[in-house]
Amino acid sequence: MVAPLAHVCAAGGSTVANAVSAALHFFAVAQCMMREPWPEQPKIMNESHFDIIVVGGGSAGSLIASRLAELGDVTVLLVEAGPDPPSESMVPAYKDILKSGPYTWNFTSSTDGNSSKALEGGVQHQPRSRMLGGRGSANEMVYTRGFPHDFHTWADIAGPTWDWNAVLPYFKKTQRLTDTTILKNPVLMAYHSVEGEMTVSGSKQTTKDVDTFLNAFNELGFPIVDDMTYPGRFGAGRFLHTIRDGRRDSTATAFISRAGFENRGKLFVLRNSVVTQILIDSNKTAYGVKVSREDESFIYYADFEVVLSAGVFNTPKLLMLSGIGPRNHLEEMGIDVVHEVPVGESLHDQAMVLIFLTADVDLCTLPKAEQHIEMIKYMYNQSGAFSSSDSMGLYMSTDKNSDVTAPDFAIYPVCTPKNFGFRNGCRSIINFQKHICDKLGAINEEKELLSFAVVKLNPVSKGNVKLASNDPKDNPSIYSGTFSDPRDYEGYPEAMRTVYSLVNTTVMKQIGARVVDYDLPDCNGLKVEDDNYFKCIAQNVGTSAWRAGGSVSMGAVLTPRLKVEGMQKLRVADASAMPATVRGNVEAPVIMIAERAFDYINEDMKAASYDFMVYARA
Ligand SMILES: Cc1cc2nc3c(=O)[nH]c(=O)nc-3n(C[C@H](O)[C@H](O)[C@H](O)COP(=O)(O)OP(=O)(O)OC[C@H]3O[C@@H](n4cnc5c(N)ncnc54)[C@H](O)[C@@H]3O)c2cc1C
Repeated sequence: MVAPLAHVCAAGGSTVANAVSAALHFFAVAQCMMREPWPEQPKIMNESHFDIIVVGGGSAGSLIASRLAELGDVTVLLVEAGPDPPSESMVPAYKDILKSGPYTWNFTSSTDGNSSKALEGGVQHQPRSRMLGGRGSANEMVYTRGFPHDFHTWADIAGPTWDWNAVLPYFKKTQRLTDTTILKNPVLMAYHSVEGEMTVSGSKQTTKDVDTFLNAFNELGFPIVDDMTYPGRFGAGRFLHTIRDGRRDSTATAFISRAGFENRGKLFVLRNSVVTQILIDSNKTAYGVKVSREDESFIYYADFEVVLSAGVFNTPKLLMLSGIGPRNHLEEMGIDVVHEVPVGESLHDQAMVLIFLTADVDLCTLPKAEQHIEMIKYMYNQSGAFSSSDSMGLYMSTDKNSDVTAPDFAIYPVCTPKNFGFRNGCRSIINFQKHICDKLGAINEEKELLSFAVVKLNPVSKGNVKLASNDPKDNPSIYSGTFSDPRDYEGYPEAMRTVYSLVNTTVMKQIGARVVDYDLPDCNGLKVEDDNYFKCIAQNVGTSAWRAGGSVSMGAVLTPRLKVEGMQKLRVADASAMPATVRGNVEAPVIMIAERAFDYINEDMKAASYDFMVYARA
């Protein structure tokens, strides 16, 4: 795999003579190897017609547009606001670096002053990607689906087509599993597939930190499981990841670059182009989009329908900018009301509460000193520590009923090597107040930091997404709703106590692990480890676990076939459509929604005996 790409890229540097420039050449070639064969930026004339326009080339949009193009007859325009992903997004070990900066929308969300008080201004950071592949080009690649229980709830809200047995084939459709342990186990394999386009791989090697965490959880009585997606048993284990041959896999790599454009003659992938409005006629029928590119404005027509896949915050924003949303709010923003529906009103997210431990003995797999050599290994043949992710977690239940079939909490440990510059990420990603980052940063200069994110998987709090103004350039105003329903504190004391108990396990005692005290004024008077103490910590440091969904949800705004209720030729397929949270990460459920959306569009085209436009590529 390496040789042909290296060959293609080497052309510019073959006269290199001395050792230094040979080394530079090596890195240039390696850098080139990481490049994906993204399609050319198409030149599309103003007022061009397409059968279908998909807005947003993220986890959902890239898949939908590509599947439609596979049909052969459909002319599809995929409009993405951002550029192609940078090479570094392909490197699994760099999963954390694109949480801020030019490839993100830099969304922030507010709270009601009740929670997240240890964050600067109470503001939560909500990094969402602005590039082909969307957040799938920069997320942590953890592959989970949620539990059957979650989809029973979806079915209660959106109908039986969203129940577990009905959605499982759609999860499997995209998946190409390569994990050897699961492949050998027929019980686990009943839930997996090896035939899809996106690679889902297991952890390649055991690592000191993950082994230690697994042993510690096991000592506390939690079982170790081989497959964290298996709905029949939960406990502690390594996650599956969307990694293929040492590189990130995403719907953009699997469906746009790797699919090859010889089979995608009628798919046009337009980047660096922002949709600013959906065009709607007097019969409430969508017929195209307005696009802004390099300060010019374009209109493109969709003869069959417009599909919105702009993500959980931008999809509701675009609907509202186009006059679809809550009447009072639209009027307040000076926008003519086209259709009144509760867009933006049922946002759900999960809260994470971080607990930090430090230790006397180093545990992290990749100490800073070894990183350079690992980087060279990676650039040479995409092997070594940079080529995989060893993230793991614990699913647990705080419900003591013996018939519990799904977890209600997760704990995600991460090891930060000594002197890793924790202070910067603490400010730019988590947005903790300066004094907290100074304290944690000072510890990290001397020692490793072991962080444990404690996440309630089935919260009931709701937030909302509104417009900040009627200017498409402004980010939406996001209220996360963290702990707005006090029932969401339930279970936190027990789950947090589990992390505190880790320091008493044999393996953690051996490294001298201890909890770092946040020293929060609100909690200092409370008895450490009492329920109220833990709730106080959760209230102060709780922030988004980056699992938002439901801002344009089925049941509230969308039909079970993902169409905007009361509108024609307008569909939504992305995280916004999720009617309730799932117990785990959300990209696989979003991709499942996208697979379903494709089927619905295809069925609707057939039912309408739709005459495809005849498009001749110039
Ligand atoms: C920090 C972080 C880590 C995560 N880690 C994981 C993980 O490990 N595993 C997991 O399963 N999930 C993870 N997630 C969640 C998951 O990646 C997202 O939920 C999922 O990618 C959302 O897919 P989407 O299609 O709804 O939106 P996105 O992938 O965000 O795609 C939306 C796309 O639309 C584009 N767009 C927006 N507005 C416009 C417009 N007006 N015009 C044109 N284009 C537009 C955007 O640029 C973007 O490319 C993580 C999320 C975050 C924030």
